[in-house]
Amino acid sequence: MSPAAPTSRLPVAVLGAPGRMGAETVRAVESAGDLELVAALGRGDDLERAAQAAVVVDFTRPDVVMDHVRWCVQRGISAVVGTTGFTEERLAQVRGWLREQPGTGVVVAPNFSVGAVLMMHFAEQAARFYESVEVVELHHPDKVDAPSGTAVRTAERISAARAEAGVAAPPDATSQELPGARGADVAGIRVHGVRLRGLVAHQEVLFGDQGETLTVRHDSFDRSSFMPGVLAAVRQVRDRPGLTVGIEPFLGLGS
Ligand SMILES: NC(=O)C1=CN([C@@H]2O[C@H](COP(=O)(O)OP(=O)(O)OC[C@H]3O[C@@H](n4cnc5c(N)ncnc54)[C@H](OP(=O)(O)O)[C@@H]3O)[C@@H](O)[C@H]2O)C=CC1
Ligand SMILES: O=C(O)C1=N[C@H](C(=O)O)C[C@H](O)C1
Repeated sequence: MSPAAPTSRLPVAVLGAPGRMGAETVRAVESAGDLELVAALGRGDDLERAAQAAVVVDFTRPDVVMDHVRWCVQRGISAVVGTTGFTEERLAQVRGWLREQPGTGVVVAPNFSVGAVLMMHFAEQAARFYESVEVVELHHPDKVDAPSGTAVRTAERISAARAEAGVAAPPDATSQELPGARGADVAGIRVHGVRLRGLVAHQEVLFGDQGETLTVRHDSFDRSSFMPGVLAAVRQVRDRPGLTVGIEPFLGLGS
């Protein structure tokens, strides 16, 4: 009997490897039999060390992530990006780079946890049925950005669903306000941020109407909750050339 042909593992590099999410991703890649960690880079490390990767995972910071994505796309390396700070303008810029490299894929996901994806999905479904809605995101106090990327995306999706259904802006009689007391306005939806030691990543979407409320809540108690989504994106990003926003397609939710 001839020996089985050796199966090649997918070479993966992690940017932001010393960080909270980077370290969790390094562990997950090292534990996956079909993946090979070829570089684990932090601030100041030479990006060229990631050049042998087929897929780069980025969990760094909003101020450096665009340079990393451009570096990957220019080399035809696919990227899975969890770092926050992706505005519509940034996404358009990534699409522009990808037009020059048609075989390359980039996944930008504000949240890789399955529960968080479902929370956003359920909130979007509920959006048109309620007069009032507000988003409360709660995170560990070492987080540098507010509101969270997940909260921004949730508010944008709720806003779009309400606009499509012709629902008016949520009522709010506030005429005297200490700045910040009513949170941030994201696409017409109020978003509130809590930073508390002991928390990881949590979000509530509060809906209200005559005589009733509905709360859709998700809790990540541990960063391992993000890893199944990260690994699914790593394995599939090269099969989806162009830009994919969110991991919904990998879960059979949306295109
Ligand atoms: N999509 C998702 O599911 C999730 C997304 N996130 C997002 O991921 C990002 C990272 O979060 P988190 O891990 O908690 O943050 P950390 O601050 O723990 O990690 C970021 C790491 O990136 C490093 N870094 C900074 N600049 C560079 C660079 N140019 N090249 C390589 N590494 C660099 C930092 O180094 P230094 O400390 O020296 O600055 C740090 O080690 C945030 O934007 C966060 O919101 C977080 C959780 C889940
Ligand atoms: O910084 C974090 O921790 C997280 N960041 C992402 C976000 O901003 O939405 C995802 C999750 O909330 C954890």
